[in-house]
Amino acid sequence: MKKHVSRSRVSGRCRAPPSKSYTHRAILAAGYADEATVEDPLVSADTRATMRAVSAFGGTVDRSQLDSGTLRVDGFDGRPAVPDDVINCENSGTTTRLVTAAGALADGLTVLTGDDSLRSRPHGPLLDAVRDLGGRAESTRRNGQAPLVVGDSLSGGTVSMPGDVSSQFVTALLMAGAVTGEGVEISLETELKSAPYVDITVEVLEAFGVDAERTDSGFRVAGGQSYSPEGGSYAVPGDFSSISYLAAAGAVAAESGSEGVTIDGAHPSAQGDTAIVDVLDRMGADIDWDRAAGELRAAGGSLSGVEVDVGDTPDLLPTIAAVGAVADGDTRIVNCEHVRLKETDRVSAMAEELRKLGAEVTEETDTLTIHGSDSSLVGTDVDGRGDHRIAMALAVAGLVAEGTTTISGAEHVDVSFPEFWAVLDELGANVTDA
Ligand SMILES: O=C(O)C1=C[C@@H](OP(=O)(O)O)[C@@H](O)[C@H](O)C1
Ligand SMILES: C=C(OP(=O)(O)O)C(=O)O
Repeated sequence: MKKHVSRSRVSGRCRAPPSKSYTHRAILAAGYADEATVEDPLVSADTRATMRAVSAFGGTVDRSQLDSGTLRVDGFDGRPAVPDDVINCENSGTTTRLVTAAGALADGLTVLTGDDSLRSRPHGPLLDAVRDLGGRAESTRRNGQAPLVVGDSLSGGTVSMPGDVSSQFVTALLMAGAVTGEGVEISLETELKSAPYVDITVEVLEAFGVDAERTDSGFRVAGGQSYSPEGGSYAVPGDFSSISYLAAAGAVAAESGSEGVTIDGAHPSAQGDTAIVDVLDRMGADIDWDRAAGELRAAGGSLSGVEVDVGDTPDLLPTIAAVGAVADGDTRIVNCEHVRLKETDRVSAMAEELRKLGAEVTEETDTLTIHGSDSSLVGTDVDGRGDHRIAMALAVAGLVAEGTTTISGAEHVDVSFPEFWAVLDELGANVTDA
């Protein structure tokens, strides 16, 4: 599906969708529990994959009260059953990694697969770790990529692994490790990238009554723990990666004389992507975050380039690159090599697609520099690369580009922000089906 985005001005109030990262963890934690409800979950393609996995392991995910924002899960109580069928994780790396470790607990084998993008992403270090912890884990093509076969009762222990491929490997082992006999201690061989995502995990585990902690060399979770959220339910906060597109839209295209874009549901949490507030502020946007009210307002200013380290916040790269193309001077996005391991190589994707719109961009292995200027971008056909974040970031650029920008693969926003196009339209953007 293609969308046309024409140069437009935006203003008004909207609501952040619930966090994808918190929702995945809450649904799986509820699966590890006897029973739990998840309040205000994100219902999207990726989180549906995690729901399917919980069902495949013998849990029951009751969606009948989703209209009132409640997902009821009867869990598998720490003992995942051997699934009747292959688990299709579709486009979701988080599901694949977290379910790999869960499946390794079962007394039998679980097979995981996904779409073309997912089947090209790396899982090797997680498979090695599962084997070191007493389970079985194989890539059918022996290249560390899905399809994966895991199982044979992971028992726990101590493991050493790299931290610079995906933090989701740590999350997966902490969540599964809590219900093993021995617990899991992870020693990291390299610096941990995307570290705030493990903070999110530790926060969710704590809310489900599970203790996990940072150590000098990595993380540790004791075995023999049970998952049980206080009061029986867990509430998901708003998603700051999704908020980044709305705030960026306000920063680059706010109606002049208006308050800009106000986003509700922007409560503080462990999400590293709250860094978008600081980045836009440093670039010169008129931005104001009322943390207590959970309200973020973003309007335009005279934007200029800055340097941003995305080691902790890989999912912000497309948004920052799009705003950088509109700002004056260089925006240098550094420490971004791990951003190449997502749904697509997002460093190359943003370099190539922004160039189509007329931006000057320099791509290096670990750095993306957008040489912004006040000379305008010009709308043309761009490719969302089957990647939700690339499509949404290009829409932000499309608000400013002269004429019309036509974005292919627009349907992929369903992965994390199904209402994205409708919200943009409600804010006054000129968005139409192509
Ligand atoms: O754990 C999570 O919820 C996520 C961790 C990050 O991935 P990596 O840890 O692979 O960088 C992030 O990019 C992804 O969108 C969500
Ligand atoms: C990389 C992402 O998610 P995942 O790793 O779950 O596919 C993302 O949402 O940007």
